[in-house]
Amino acid sequence: MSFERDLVSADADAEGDERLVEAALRPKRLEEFIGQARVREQLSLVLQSALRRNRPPDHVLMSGGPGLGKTTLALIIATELSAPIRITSGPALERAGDLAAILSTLSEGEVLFIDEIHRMARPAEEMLYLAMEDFRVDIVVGKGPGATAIPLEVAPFTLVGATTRAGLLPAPLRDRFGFVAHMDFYDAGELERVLHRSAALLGLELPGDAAREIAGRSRGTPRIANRLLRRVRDFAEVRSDGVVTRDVAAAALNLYEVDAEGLDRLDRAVLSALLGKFGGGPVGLSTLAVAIGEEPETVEVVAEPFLVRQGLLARTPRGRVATAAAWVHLGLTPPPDAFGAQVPVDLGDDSGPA
Ligand SMILES: Nc1ncnc2c1ncn2[C@@H]1O[C@H](COP(=O)(O)OP(=O)(O)OP(=O)(O)O)[C@@H](O)[C@H]1O
Repeated sequence: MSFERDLVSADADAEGDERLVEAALRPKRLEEFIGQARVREQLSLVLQSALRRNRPPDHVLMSGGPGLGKTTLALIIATELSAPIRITSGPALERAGDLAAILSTLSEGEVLFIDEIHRMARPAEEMLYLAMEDFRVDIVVGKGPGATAIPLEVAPFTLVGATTRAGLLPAPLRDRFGFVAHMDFYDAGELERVLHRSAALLGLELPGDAAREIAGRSRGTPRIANRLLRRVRDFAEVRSDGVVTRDVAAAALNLYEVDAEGLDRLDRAVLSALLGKFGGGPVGLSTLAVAIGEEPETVEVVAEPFLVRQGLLARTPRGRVATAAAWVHLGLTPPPDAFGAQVPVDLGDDSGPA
């Protein structure tokens, strides 16, 4: 703990290196990991039983939105197993050879973490099937009719895959994971605990009501909670002698355009375009993304899950639709036929009790 604090204050904080701070704030053991109670319990069983059998555990797939703790959990798995970890990502595995180079140098029991596993190229993916199942790969040498496959043994390892888009994973790959963890958004109480833990590591005093204010605007996501905490700390240092109060937290977050429900600039851009340019929808994802100058994947993965969860946007077969609550959120009057509006039922004049 004190090592972590030293690390945070002496190196990362002084340099203002956000990524270093983020890494230093990661919980290191499963028992420190806040929330996701079911995933934690299930994973703990998988790991304990593997340790008892002295065998690498089944391959683990984690799905869930950005910043919910997938990388953190992958690192924790390796720590709990006292195993080394190799980290790569789907986009880095363009050719089968990229993956073969990693697989052939794994040591027994090593954890291989592939982030964004849904973005791996097909040849690498096919090589991974065999490696996951039989701990071997076939290296193809030569081309055309003269090509030969040389089998290569791979040391038994545990693959930990992370994806924000589980639906894009081909079934043969998904089926080869022995344990699939679905990471959910965190509730306000869990985010408050994340914030208190991070504040302690940053040496920052954080009153309960200030933590509540920040948690309420963190979109159910620990990474965002930690980021907002750092912005509140900056604001407090410059404008209020380093003292964080609920009012200071609210003023800081207003300044950074994070509203009381946690919507940020991207969320509001999506809603404003939906209402202002498309009359509330329905509109297709790519059209909506073009209208705000973003990639469709950013809108779909970063903004939409939160907006849907807040009841501000609906995904319908005909496209994205703003709900009545979205109109209200942006200070507008929803049209009577807005999605989710309470349409009064016209019972006519003779509508007495039957
Ligand atoms: N359960 C948790 N308890 C405490 N802190 C957490 C927890 N989950 C995540 N965090 C914090 O949130 C930050 C982001 O987590 P992490 O990088 O693991 O998310 P991720 O799901 O891998 O995101 P991405 O998909 O964008 O890579 C970490 O720095 C960590 O400090």
